[in-house]
Amino acid sequence: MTVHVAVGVIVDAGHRVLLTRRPEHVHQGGLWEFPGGKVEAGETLATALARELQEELGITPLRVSPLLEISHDYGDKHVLLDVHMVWEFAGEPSALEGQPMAWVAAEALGEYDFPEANDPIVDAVAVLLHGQSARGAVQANE
Ligand SMILES: Nc1nc2c([nH]c(=O)n2[C@H]2C[C@H](O)[C@@H](COP(=O)(O)OP(=O)(O)OP(=O)(O)O)O2)c(=O)[nH]1
Ligand SMILES: [Mg+2]
Repeated sequence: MTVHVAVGVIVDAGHRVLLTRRPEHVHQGGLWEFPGGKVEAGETLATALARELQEELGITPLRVSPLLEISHDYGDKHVLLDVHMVWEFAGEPSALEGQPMAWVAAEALGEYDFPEANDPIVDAVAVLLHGQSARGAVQANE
């Protein structure tokens, strides 16, 4: 069974992105993530994203654009991550579920530990906001 997940890459005016850390005891626990959660029955992706960002951070997404979709099999669980950039939002994000939270510059994303499925997100965000991969630049002469 596939778990459909709405994921938001929240960007501030300084082009930093918002990360939260998953609790230790849950799937992929202890790792950093982009806020979001499961799409519930009958919800659209946009509704699910807005609900999750409200529940986890107390913000309302205002300007959203699709980034990518990732299908990933963890062995114990198959996820479909539907990832959207959130360029504008109403409210001030705060960690409503007590989770650690950090605003991180695009070029520093490589220093954080994410679930395996997130590698393409981290790369795409770094290229979009910073113009190069967060996981190391490739030498042109290699
Ligand atoms: N939100 C989020 N989930 C991710 C990311 N990367 C990744 O592999 N996942 C996986 C972990 C989980 O298996 C799934 C998200 O499910 P979840 O259990 O956190 O969903 P939820 O927020 O609705 O939580 P809950 O109400 O069920 O407790 O997606 C990511 O960057 N952000
Ligand atoms: Mg969640």
